[in-house]
Amino acid sequence: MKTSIATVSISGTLREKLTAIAKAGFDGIEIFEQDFIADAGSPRQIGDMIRDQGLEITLFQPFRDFEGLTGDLRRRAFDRARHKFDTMAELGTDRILICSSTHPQALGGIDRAAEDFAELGAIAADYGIQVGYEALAWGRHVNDHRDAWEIVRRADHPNIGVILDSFHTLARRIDPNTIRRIPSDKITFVQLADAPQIDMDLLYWSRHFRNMPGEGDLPVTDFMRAVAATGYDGWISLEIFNDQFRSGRPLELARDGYRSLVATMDDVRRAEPDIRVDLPEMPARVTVEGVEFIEFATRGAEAEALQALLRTMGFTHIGNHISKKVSLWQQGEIRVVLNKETTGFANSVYTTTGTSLCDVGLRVASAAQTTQRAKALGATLFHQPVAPGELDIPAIRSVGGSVMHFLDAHSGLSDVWSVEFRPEEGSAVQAAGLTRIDHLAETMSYDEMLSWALFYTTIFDMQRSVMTDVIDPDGLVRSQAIHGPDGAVRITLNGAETHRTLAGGFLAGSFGGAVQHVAFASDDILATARDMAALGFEPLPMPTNYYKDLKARFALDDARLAELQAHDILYDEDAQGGFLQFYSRPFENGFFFEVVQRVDGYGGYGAPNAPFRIAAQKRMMLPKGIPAN
Ligand SMILES: O=C(O)c1ccc(O)c(O)c1
Ligand SMILES: [Mg+2]
Repeated sequence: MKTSIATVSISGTLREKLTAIAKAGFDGIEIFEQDFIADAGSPRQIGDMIRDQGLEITLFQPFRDFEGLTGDLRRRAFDRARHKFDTMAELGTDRILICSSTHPQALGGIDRAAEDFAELGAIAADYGIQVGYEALAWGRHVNDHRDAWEIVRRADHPNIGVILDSFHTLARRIDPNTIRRIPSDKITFVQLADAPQIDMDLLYWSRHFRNMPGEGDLPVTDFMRAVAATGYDGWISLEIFNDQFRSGRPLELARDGYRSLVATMDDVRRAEPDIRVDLPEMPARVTVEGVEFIEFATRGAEAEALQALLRTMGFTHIGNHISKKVSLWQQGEIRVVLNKETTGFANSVYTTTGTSLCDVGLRVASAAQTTQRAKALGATLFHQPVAPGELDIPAIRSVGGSVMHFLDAHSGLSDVWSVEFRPEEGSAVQAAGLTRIDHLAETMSYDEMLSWALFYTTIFDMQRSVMTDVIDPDGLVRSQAIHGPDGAVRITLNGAETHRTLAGGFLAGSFGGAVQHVAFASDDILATARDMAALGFEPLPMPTNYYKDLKARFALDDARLAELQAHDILYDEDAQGGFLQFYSRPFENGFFFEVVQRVDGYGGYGAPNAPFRIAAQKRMMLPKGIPAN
């Protein structure tokens, strides 16, 4: 697989882009004309700089408004082309993209355009240049790859081919399978981009909202399957115009791009087993069977407070690590590990961010295959020295820098609890009916949400569901839920745009994003709430106004409402069923726990309740920092 990315796709100066692109593993770059004109170096110096990074210039683009002109305009278009060909010779590239004309005086006519390209082909041949013609979705006369291909077919020149760009085809809902009839030697170049499904002017959508394959809603894999079916084995290049990416971090963006390309081509190979894809073998997306543990880095008074809270939620301290200051708390299937070590990863998390969730253990069929796939997709493996008597549990760095461990039964890793822990005697607490982890809620900067979602959906068998807006009194937080099959694992990604939101405040103290809350499931939330109250748990208080509104919104009788209100339980319904949830009071840094009960397959997370929950949390947090007025 020959991987390329257009310089427009990421932020920075041309030099910064090149370094990031090379480091992320790409083989080549498309040079966008503006990037090159803005640079102080001569075309030859720029070409050398690119090659010094080990990159090839795969394409020079865009050349606009070429075809369909007459008279002087036509002559000038050919002069411009010769001028670009000269520049390309200096840069050291032999492939150019001509996008379909948007010129007000372009006449249209398949044969006229074909004649223009036949004539240009003869000039390009003298320079040894391949010209690719791309149908812009908003081209004046040509806006469909089938018409671009027909023009190329009639031009019938070896130096003229067609360029396929997934955005232009898929945004117009053109069946990508029509690509299968194009001969591969007539495909000059292939560009990939995804985009979220939004109803919008095509040009505006394309120039501002494209994203990496797999980050949006377009069937990019179907497009690429059709391209691969032609036998095309040339460059596959990302061309992503995106406002956020223009200001993002170049290396992270380039790495996301590489991850998205590899995952897409792996999907193509699995969907089209008869097509050879030149990509090392890797295991398929990994099904997460559940959350095996969550681990907090904590210490001192904060650890005491966390332990006290866990006790009031019905957790029992059941074990201690054989050699480390690490304790194990359990209820139902939920394991909470408290790490008070003063060396190692948990220590470094604690010293930078205070008590926080530093590690998540996921239960998978094969831990080794999980890290193998993650590595093939550019994830960083995580290692810590293993002391005698300890298991070497495979782990990777998650996007925000936290650690994710993988445990399986078949290689004995899930025996870690009996191997590495000694039972803690006589500390049993009455359990409160918490059974498992319903979801983990991670907070990150809004600009990084796509990156986090791509990480999860490419390594694991997980899908994005709808994006919801969470209204914080001080700003909007975007929430993207992702889940595995049967909801065995659910994660919500909450993208904060300002530090004044509850999520933003947490983010400011967490350096790069982390789990802000953990939701535990109960099969009977009222019984759980009563048991926890008896243990001394103090829920997040909800105002009476909330319950008055609930009465108006749902068919809940007074007795039921009174029960909910007595325990500060919030309520929601979707087309499937109902949802009940209550919250702990937030820690000083904004971390909290939630307890939920899903009834009859409710699929959401109680988003309509979020504004009231957040306002209540902010009321609790006020005395700590900001004065009330
Ligand atoms: O938005 C544009 O003008 C533009 C230019 C070149 C391309 O390859 C493309 O897909 C879009
Ligand atoms: Mg394009």
